[in-house]
Amino acid sequence: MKRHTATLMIVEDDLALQRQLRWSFDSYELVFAENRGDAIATLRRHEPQVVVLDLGLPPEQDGVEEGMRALSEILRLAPETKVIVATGNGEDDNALRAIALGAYDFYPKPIDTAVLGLIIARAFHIADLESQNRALRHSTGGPLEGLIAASDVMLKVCRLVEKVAPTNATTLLLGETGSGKEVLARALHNLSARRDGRFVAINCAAIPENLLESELFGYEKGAFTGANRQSPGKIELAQGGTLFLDEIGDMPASLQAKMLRFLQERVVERVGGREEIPVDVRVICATHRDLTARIAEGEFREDLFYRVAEISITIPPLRERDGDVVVLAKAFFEKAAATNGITLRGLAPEAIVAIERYSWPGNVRELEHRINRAVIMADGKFVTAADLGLNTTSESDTPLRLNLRQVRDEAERGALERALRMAEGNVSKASRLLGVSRPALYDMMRKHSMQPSQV
Ligand SMILES: Nc1ncnc2c1ncn2[C@@H]1O[C@H](COP(=O)(O)OP(=O)(O)OP(=O)(O)O)[C@@H](O)[C@H]1O
Repeated sequence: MKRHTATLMIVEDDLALQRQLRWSFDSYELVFAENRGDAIATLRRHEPQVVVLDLGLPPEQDGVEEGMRALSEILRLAPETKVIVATGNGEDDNALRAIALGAYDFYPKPIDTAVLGLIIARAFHIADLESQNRALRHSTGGPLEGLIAASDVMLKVCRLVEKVAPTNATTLLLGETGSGKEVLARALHNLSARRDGRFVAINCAAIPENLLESELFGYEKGAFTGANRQSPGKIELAQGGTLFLDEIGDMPASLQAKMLRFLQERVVERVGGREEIPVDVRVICATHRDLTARIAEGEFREDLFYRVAEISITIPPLRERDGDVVVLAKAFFEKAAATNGITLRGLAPEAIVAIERYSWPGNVRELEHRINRAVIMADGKFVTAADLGLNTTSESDTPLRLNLRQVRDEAERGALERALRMAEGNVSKASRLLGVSRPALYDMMRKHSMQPSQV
């Protein structure tokens, strides 16, 4: 879905500068205005997606109030417009005021058209994604609550989830690690009649084989050494609600038959017990494994597969969701900045390019973690590609170093240096920023031959 015209409005009273900009940005549909009244009339008539606004507008060329008023009016009339304000050099306060009013970005004069061109191109790109997102939302409905998505493929998944949620069908969610299987499982629960019941999750790969059975099915007093009291399992705890079996592909063979029986009969027998306890739960399973291959290897029962996959939903990896990564990155940035009380201007344009280029093997989880860490570690006003640990070259996802150890060491050293700089050499503060103990930080500093005062 492409916009037909990319209209750029330039609000500038200096006619020589207008001429220069007309020449530099002739690939856009250009419209000009010289003052606030003109700007509003032109905005109404041409509906530009992007505006470059000089804050020093007549009759107050030396002040910024008229420009600020124009900015507020533009955003009140067309809040989706991306306004880039041009400020005098060193007027950071005005720039920040403009951003607080809702400007997309600012640019210090004198204008360097190459750099301004990049900011404008990026603003059009974001405006485009947002308008595609709005259009898709309009035509196919928006993403589900608690879930951020803009891509066509993910919005289709959302529609499927809405259809399946009200049923009791055992549902299998397939997708790479970190792609959002649990988020979708919760959405299935929240959109079902069971929403007031419990959502009980258990990760079959994280619990040792000998404990998994009693975790799932519960046990009677005296069933094994240490079983001092009777205890219901996760399946029983989900009574009336939803049971989420994560990593079902890793369920040990010894338990698969018992699980199959539960899915067929809907009763559980606690370990060491005889009683059959009826349980009314909706079962949702997830795995990042190829279950057909596991069946072929004899690691997963075929009859269990058909039971758990009454309906299966495949979640595409992040790299195949056109447009999702930027929308997710911006949302995670806002959340991380708000949670940590950190004031940053945003993601730098080169960071957004690097985010789009990277292949995200860890999917949404990796993106969220990198953004959280970068927001805390950023030194400048913007989060850069380097803060995110991403390269700006196209080989961004291939480590160019000797081996993984070297890559890790360099990343660790960089993080230590930044944290110590932020903490002005105070080791306790730096250790808190890094989420490690003071002795652990001293160990790492010794390993890298670093002194707090060096950074
Ligand atoms: N579409 C999304 N919108 C917002 N947050 C998301 C989205 N998808 C995933 N997340 C977030 O990413 C992280 C990983 O998601 P989730 O745990 O659902 O992935 P998963 O596929 O179940 O991972 P695993 O295979 O490792 O169990 C979570 O913090 C989740 O909140």
